[in-house]
Amino acid sequence: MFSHKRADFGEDFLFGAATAAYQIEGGQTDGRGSSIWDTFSTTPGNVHNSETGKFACDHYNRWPEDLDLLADGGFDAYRFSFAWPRLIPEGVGQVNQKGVDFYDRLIDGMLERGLKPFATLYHWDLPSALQDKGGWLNRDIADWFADYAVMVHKNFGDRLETTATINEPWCVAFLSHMLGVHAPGYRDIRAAARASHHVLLAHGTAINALRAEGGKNLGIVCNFEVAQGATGKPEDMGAARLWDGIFNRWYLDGLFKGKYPSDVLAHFAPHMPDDFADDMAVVSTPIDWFGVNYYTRGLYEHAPERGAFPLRKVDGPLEKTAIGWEIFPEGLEEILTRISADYTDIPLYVTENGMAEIEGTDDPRRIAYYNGHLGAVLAAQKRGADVRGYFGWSLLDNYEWAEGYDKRFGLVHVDYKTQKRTPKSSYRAFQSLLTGANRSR
Ligand SMILES: N#[N+]C[C@@H]1[C@@H](O)[C@H](O)[C@@H](O)[C@@H]2O[C@H]12
Repeated sequence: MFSHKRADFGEDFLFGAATAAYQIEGGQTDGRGSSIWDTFSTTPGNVHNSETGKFACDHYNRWPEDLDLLADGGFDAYRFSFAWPRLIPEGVGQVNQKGVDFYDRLIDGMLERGLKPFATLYHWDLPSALQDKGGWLNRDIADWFADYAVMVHKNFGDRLETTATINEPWCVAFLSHMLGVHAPGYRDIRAAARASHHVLLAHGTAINALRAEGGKNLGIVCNFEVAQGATGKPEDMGAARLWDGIFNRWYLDGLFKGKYPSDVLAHFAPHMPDDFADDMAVVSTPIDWFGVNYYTRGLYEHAPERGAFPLRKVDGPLEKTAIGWEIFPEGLEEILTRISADYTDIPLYVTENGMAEIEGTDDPRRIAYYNGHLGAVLAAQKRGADVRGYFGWSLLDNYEWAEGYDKRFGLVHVDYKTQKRTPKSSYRAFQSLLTGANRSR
């Protein structure tokens, strides 16, 4: 079990678990439109075993059972995402009432079980119809996204505890347009530069639109990695600094300082949208809270042959998870205290943290992972970071994007053949921390 007590985190501290629509819902029916992940995953070579989210965890039908698992575990909150194509199948225009009905039932189900709804508007499943118009490369996406955000607010806003605009803008932009690992699978610096700006412009435009509708408790969720030099050589330390700029400071500086870091802009500048600097006031529109996703650190070395960004990640010596990420809880303390000291004093939530294993329901390594990172939260709080909550990734084993279903992040095991849910020992550890008991309904 964990070596912490719930009271250590503060009386109002929230514990939750997180998921995302495409990774768990399935339910490609009832008027849901196509998303870029439907097309990307069915394109050979993009996803392990060409696995798709067509059925996933069948959460579209099994959501009551999943909400019961959250309630039984003693969790206070549930971080979930709306599927844009389920609500507005073409991305703009006609609303799908069956999609509205689904999320009405889901959110009411959370409230009936005493679970605070922490919503994410966009967790990567862009409507294909918008991709057909250029997707994140088209500046108009800022208005498309803001209109979608207002639609969600008008239908559900009165019941949401918090609303995040975008989940992990680095993944939406750089991972998906520079590295090609995620949908839509571009490998193009011009596409990456434009998406890296438009994703933050869309965030700020939506925040302003939501404020105009009386929206409250608005934020964004960014992912962070502690970037360290593979050696102490200046060129390797420089490579780590550049990656810190690409992964961390592009978003922190853009969102909280209203300017992009010059070291990254030096590479992106020739490809940025015209007059992007005029957008920075919108990009840095004030928000109410900030979500921090953290998993690991990275070691980087100088790699002059690598073109636009002359760096390479190297294998580190620390114990690794099944997805190959080093286990480095100190990094979470570092990130939280850095954001709090250098960028903002608004409340922070750890909106994702967790680890992948391959299989099984007895997961002592995951218990140790969570215990270490919960300790990092406590350490960051002691150093002045206003951390208000922590969400384990993920409630369920689920569709791990380009990794398919093998990499299991769940507190609850899912047998994808039968859709049977089985709480893991890590779920029991949270249940014990949060309720003092090990039980299930
Ligand atoms: N990989 N990995 C696990 C996890 C992914 O499943 C989430 O959808 C993302 O928000 C974030 O990348 C983290």
